Amino acid sequence: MRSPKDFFAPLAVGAPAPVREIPPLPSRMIHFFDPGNEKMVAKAPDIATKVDVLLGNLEDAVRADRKEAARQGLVDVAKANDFGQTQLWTRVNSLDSPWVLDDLITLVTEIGDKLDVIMVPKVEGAQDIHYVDRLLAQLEARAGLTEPLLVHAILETASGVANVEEIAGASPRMQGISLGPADLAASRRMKTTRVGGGHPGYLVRTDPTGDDLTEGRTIYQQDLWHYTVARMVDACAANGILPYYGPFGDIRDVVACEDQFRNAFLLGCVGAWSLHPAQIDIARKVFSPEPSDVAWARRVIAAMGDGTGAVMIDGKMQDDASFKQCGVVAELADALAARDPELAAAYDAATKEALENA
Ligand SMILES: CC(C)(COP(=O)(O)OP(=O)(O)OC[C@H]1O[C@@H](n2cnc3c(N)ncnc32)[C@H](O)[C@@H]1OP(=O)(O)O)[C@@H](O)C(=O)NCCC(=O)NCCSC(=O)C[C@H](O)C(=O)O
Ligand SMILES: [Mg+2]
Repeated sequence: MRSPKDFFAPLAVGAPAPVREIPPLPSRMIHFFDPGNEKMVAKAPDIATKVDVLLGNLEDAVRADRKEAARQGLVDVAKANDFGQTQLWTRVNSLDSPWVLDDLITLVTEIGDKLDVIMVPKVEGAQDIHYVDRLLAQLEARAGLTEPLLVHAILETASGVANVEEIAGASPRMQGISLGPADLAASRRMKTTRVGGGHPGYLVRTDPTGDDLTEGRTIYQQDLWHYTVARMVDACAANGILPYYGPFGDIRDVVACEDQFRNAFLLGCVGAWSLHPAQIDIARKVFSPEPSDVAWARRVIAAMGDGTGAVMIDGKMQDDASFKQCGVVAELADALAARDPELAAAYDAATKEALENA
């Protein structure tokens, strides 16, 4: 464990100073593409105009015999394009794999100035982040980078969940954490075979009303991921980093995907992964607050003045705590509006209407 006094010191001579705050950039959808797949690469510049984060995936879903092609493909994509405000991330191979060392060396050396965040899969504890932290510092120093790369961990092992708080606080580079439900299910020996989402067998049933145990008993499907997402959100919030839901593998089921994303949004997540172009708009819709909620938040903030005391608005009590909640929604809306003029107009129109009708 490093001394708290050294926490923000560079880990290699010549490496850039670590950031002190994680920039709250919009990251509603982290769009995965395989940089070794020609069709996906051809679509990347257009997709980059529609997403907050474009992620070149080198890990699972890339065949073992295509790992080098994917790595080189990402280098080529990054060098050939300027994605403007859209962040470019990568997911490297796992730390026990034969590819990760070359992934990190190649990417930092060749395109370290173009990459924003490196997603590290199957993180088990702080030791994994410490390894990547030092190696990145050495590589940044050698490449002459002036901005530090940030690190995003995937929570997808039982050990990772047990150690999520120490992972979240392991380095100033920690940008965020995503839930990886498929690997996590395997690691926990859960008896599911899906990539995220629910399961009809995971349910609660109302009590019987009479002697017949089968009649009139409503069942409610439960969320398999509630505990893990909630724990991840707390670990992230406590350490000033950002939580994300991960993948939803049933691409056709846009309805359940939206539900899963919304559960995560309401619990505190800022985004989710899009695996297919069809999921981009779902994430945009879900992770952008509704104009009516933004209007309400702005109305409460306006009515509460310095944010202390209590007022009544439309029959609902507002005080310091609801003022803070409204601040969360209003701040997110402002950040998204700065990137998305359509959303900015919708938020302003709803606010105007709400204030006029107040
Ligand atoms: C899931 C897919 C394999 C589906 O691909 P495909 O069968 O080609 O779908 P479509 O025919 O509907 O595709 C239509 C066109 O769109 C292009 N396409 C598809 N996906 C993408 C994409 N992500 N980005 C850009 N373009 C995309 C197709 O090429 C088609 O093009 P065209 O023929 O020219 O019209 C595929 O979507 C896919 O591979 N997605 C990414 C999968 C992935 O990254 N998986 C890893 C993340 S999830 C994970 O790792 C689990 C997690 O770690 C955990 O443990 O939980
Ligand atoms: Mg995984």
